[in-house]
Amino acid sequence: MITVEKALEIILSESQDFGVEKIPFMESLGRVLKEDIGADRDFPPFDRVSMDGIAIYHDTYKKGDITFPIESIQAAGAEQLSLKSQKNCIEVMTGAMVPKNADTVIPYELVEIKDGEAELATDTIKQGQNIHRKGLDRKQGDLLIKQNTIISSAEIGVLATVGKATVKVAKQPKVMIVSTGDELVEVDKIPLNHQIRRSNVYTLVALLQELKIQADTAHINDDKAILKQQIEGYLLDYDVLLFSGAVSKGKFDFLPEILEELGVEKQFHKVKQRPGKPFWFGTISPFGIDSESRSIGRKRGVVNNRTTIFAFPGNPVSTFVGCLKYFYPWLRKSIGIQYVNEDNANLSENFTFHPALTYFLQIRLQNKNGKLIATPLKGKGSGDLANLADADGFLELPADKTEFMKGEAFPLIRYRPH
Ligand SMILES: Nc1nc2c(c(=O)[nH]1)N[C@H]1C(S)=C(S)[C@@H](COP(=O)(O)OP(=O)(O)OC[C@H]3O[C@@H](n4cnc5c(N)ncnc54)[C@H](O)[C@@H]3O)O[C@H]1N2
Ligand code: MOO
Ligand SMILES: [Mg+2]
Repeated sequence: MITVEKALEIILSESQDFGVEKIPFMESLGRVLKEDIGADRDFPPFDRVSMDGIAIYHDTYKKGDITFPIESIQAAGAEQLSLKSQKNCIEVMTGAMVPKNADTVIPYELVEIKDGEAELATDTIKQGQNIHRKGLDRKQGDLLIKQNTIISSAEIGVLATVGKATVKVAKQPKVMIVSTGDELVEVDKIPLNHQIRRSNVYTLVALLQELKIQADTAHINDDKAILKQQIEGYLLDYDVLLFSGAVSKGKFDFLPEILEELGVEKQFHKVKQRPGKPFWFGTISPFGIDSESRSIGRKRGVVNNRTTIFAFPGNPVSTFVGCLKYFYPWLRKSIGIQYVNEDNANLSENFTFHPALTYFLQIRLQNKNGKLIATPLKGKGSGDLANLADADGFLELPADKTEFMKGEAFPLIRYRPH
């Protein structure tokens, strides 16, 4: 059995580059940008009026004039007008170009307009006021968004303004999520006494949606021949297989032997952790299956000539934390996300855990004076998925300690938005 640290190290060493694709920018939210985005023109692109009012030539005011005949109106979206006489003014709207020969804007609130003339109702006017100068924010060619940024709503606006209707992003792997087990029925069915509804598949689908991956799903009963046949097909068709269940010691826990029979290279089975001890991880190289089959797989849309298999233990909490702790970092490294916010949180009370295993303790989070405080919400073991809805995340308590003291900080895996 290996440690959590070693398991993660092995998984990260198996990360893969899935390449780049071009997509409509409005589909890029949450994806990883794979090009630098530069300013296509100055920001703003012209001297921009920033208050509704009148535009004047400042020297005229300096010489003592306070009444300016109105020549015309400069609207936003209209071509630039020109002040014909230095003694006049032009009414100007926010977002319009500053008219030629004008250099100062006075808001309507500080002028009185009567009989086609604007009279100033202020004596503190600075040359250039209320003009947002061309190129003040950014110059043409400036770097606006760096490659490998995760695209947020803020970046969407910037992409729009520079005219990036399509944008290069990291391609996502093609993922199949498989649940196993005769006891599982569909969500819309009434389970018999000995049955439960399947939930892990949907948890995993949702966790992957948060990473902007639309995974396919399948359910297979505990029948070794069928399992083997189905999985063989999936190995050809997918970059990643995520399993939940059938990896422990039971009479129907067929997955580890099937995967090995199919030529998948086991990287490890069992990790010193709770929950999720029987976690199985493996990869299949291009030569695991004959190359003709692999090229068929590629034609069907597989990105890489290789499949990575995460087989999480079936108990719902094991599957959930396994995906967050192992699949998430693997995916992030694969698609080039450089910055991950690794929070710590402080225990609100003493906690004891005896086995020499890393313990993923469910906790509820509170922010007290800028410090994250984690209150244990242990639950009734890895089958207790209802507890996940009460908790906010997990504290990762190291395997080499038994007593965890109030106030001590430990790494946090959170699953609710900050
Ligand atoms: N003799 C031993 N027994 C068990 C061990 C062990 O080391 N020795 N490990 C225990 C631990 S820890 C875990 S975790 C589970 C792992 O079980 P499997 O991966 O083999 O999963 P299953 O047997 O298929 O199911 C376990 C449990 O989870 C429920 N389950 C499975 N899939 C789903 C799903 N999609 N949605 C909801 N619930 C699911 C299933 O009904 C079982 O109750 O093994 C322990 N046993
Ligand atoms: O390792 Mo298991 O997930 O505790 O029941
Ligand atoms: Mg089992």
